[in-house]
Amino acid sequence: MSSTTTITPSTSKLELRTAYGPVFRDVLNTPPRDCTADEIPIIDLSPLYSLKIEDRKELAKEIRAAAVNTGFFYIKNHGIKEDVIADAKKQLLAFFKQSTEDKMKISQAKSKGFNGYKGPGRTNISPSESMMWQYDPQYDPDPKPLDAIPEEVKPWIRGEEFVWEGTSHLPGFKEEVLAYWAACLTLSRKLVRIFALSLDLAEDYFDSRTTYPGADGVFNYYPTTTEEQRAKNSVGLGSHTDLQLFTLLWQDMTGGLQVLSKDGQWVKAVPVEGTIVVNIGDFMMRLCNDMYKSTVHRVYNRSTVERVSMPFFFGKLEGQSSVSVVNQDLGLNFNCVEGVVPSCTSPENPPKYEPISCGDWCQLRFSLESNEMKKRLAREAQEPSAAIVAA
Ligand SMILES: O=C(O)CCC(=O)C(=O)O
Ligand SMILES: [Fe+2]
Repeated sequence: MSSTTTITPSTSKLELRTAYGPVFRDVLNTPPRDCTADEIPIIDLSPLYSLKIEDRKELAKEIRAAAVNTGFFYIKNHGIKEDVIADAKKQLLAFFKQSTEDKMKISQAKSKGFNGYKGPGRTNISPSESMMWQYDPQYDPDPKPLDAIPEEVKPWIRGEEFVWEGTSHLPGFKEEVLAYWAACLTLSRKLVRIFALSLDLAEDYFDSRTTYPGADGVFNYYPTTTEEQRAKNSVGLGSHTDLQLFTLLWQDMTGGLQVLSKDGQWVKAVPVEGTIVVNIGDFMMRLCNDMYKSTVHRVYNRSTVERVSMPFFFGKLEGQSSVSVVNQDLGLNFNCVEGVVPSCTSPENPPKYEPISCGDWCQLRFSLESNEMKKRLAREAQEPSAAIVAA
């Protein structure tokens, strides 16, 4: 006679904040492992620049497979020049190596939105430091007459000059940071066309919707960790999903980025020289009725050296959420910008989401974060945006 014992691996429950309140995920308590090439594939982006539509459609297929699977992939041959990246990284370090007083010249407290510098522990999820600058049409690499910006778009434009004024003492800062940002924006506008193809939409589907896009540049700085922090198992950036269409994430070679796999295990998105990580954001997931995955990720900086990363969040913020248009081709009523896209719905798979603008969407989540922050501060809690609530 034989008996079998099934050992069920232990799990913890992770609470994640979303625009609609907390959601819970089971996470295996096994140690993080390296990702496999299937989970986070390296996609060669050269066909992005091909004049042949067949090449671009082939690329779209690869991207679709990755977006449906883990929602994370690396891109190589992406077209952003290495010296543009190196200059941006040099400026990132020049900024964070300043005194606190100098960094506070562009404190986020001065911003009407989320521009500027945020010191360690200033949000729910991040003991790292960061600096952010948002879309401003005057720096758009696809130039547009500034006096022709539609009135309804103006309130969504969030770039603020104090970020550049308060860093003007750093030689080349504004030029080199914006050169990197502009390269990310140009790449994103090309990539979003491939995303359109990948969703069986016309290649130009998103074009008119990304004239004045959400295009947030961020510098993250993770200082070296101390023995004590490592002993306390404290993280660099707590578990979260990104909000917008997709993120281009340049990370240095230190490592620490981890992604929650489909089977609920943390896997390491190991740095690959010459690549940028792309991950799907919540708004993209929503647009395609959950077909593409906005995946939970975090940064564990267990290293004795500092780590830096430069994410670029690409979405769209044109404030047209109340304008409903008729799609002539499909005879469907849908919101031109923010409804679930028509190719991702069918009678068996009706839209799960109401139309909303990406700006409103982000606002929902940010206000929730900020309310939570107040509550948390009141409780003097130290938890990140996602917390283990039961083991
Ligand atoms: O630093 C990283 O690698 C990830 C940063 C990130 O996930 C974020 O800023 O949303
Ligand atoms: Fe992120």
